[in-house]
Amino acid sequence: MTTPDSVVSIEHVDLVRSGRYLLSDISLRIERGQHWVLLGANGAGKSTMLSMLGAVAHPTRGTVRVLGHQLGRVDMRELRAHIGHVNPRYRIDAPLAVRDVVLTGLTNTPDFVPRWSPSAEQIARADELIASLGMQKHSDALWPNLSQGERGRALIARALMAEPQLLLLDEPATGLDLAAREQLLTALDELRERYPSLASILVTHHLEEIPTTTTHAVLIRDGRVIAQGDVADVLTTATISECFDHPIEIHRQRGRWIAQTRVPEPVG
Ligand SMILES: Nc1ncnc2c1ncn2[C@@H]1O[C@H](COP(=O)(O)OP(=O)(O)OP(=O)(O)O)[C@@H](O)[C@H]1O
Repeated sequence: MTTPDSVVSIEHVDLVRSGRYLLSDISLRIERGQHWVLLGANGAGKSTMLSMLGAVAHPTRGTVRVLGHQLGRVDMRELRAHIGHVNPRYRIDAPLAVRDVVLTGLTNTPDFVPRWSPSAEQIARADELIASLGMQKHSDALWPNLSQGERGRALIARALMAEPQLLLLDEPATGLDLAAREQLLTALDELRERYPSLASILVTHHLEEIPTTTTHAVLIRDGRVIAQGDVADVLTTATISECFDHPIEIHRQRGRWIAQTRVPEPVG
């Protein structure tokens, strides 16, 4: 597969299902080394957008190019092998050890494929990824015994096993306690430094869950982009209030974001 300059290029895309516009006139370009956050209220179209970027859904109109390949003209299964998709709701029922779960990222299956066994090099890479996500203590732990935060980090290592150029993170901090969320965000920041050409898109509703290494943001409301670009320009009190249709005041502290309801100034 060629390495194009743009990891994602979307031009004037509509996505219509059951006669309804889930995405309208979306244009977006993501380059290597960029880390985007995709923000929007419930039902805004975030998962729909992610399924298009993950080569799961086709647009109804317009063009989507992912890793240089136009959706509709490429084997979607083959393309998906080059995209790391982290969904904390992904089910793994087999009682595999963490290292084995990470290794299943090579086959993108919820269990070991019969008659397949990883090479010594692949096992070493799994261990390196596990360590880079701060999970080395848990390499031999069984999946059912892991906490949700540990599973989240292991799933990121699993997604990276196939050396993707694009990493999609679908609400990776959902359900994590404060310490687990902070560990996850630190692990993501470290990962991005370690793999400088990786591009990523993280979906969230919560500004507190945006890693400090985020470079760009795109805000969607009712399937339309209302703002996109450099994260510092896009995340403002005005744009976030519009995006969530609620008066929200935001602040940035040491690279992280805080959001709260904007209290009107007392009159007089
Ligand atoms: N196949 C479909 N046919 C019709 N409507 C759909 C279909 N799939 C999703 N929708 C609707 O499209 C809208 C966008 O859904 P999507 O899951 O992308 O939103 P979201 O921003 O990810 O929301 P959330 O934050 O709640 O997960 C929702 O109103 C949803 O009900």
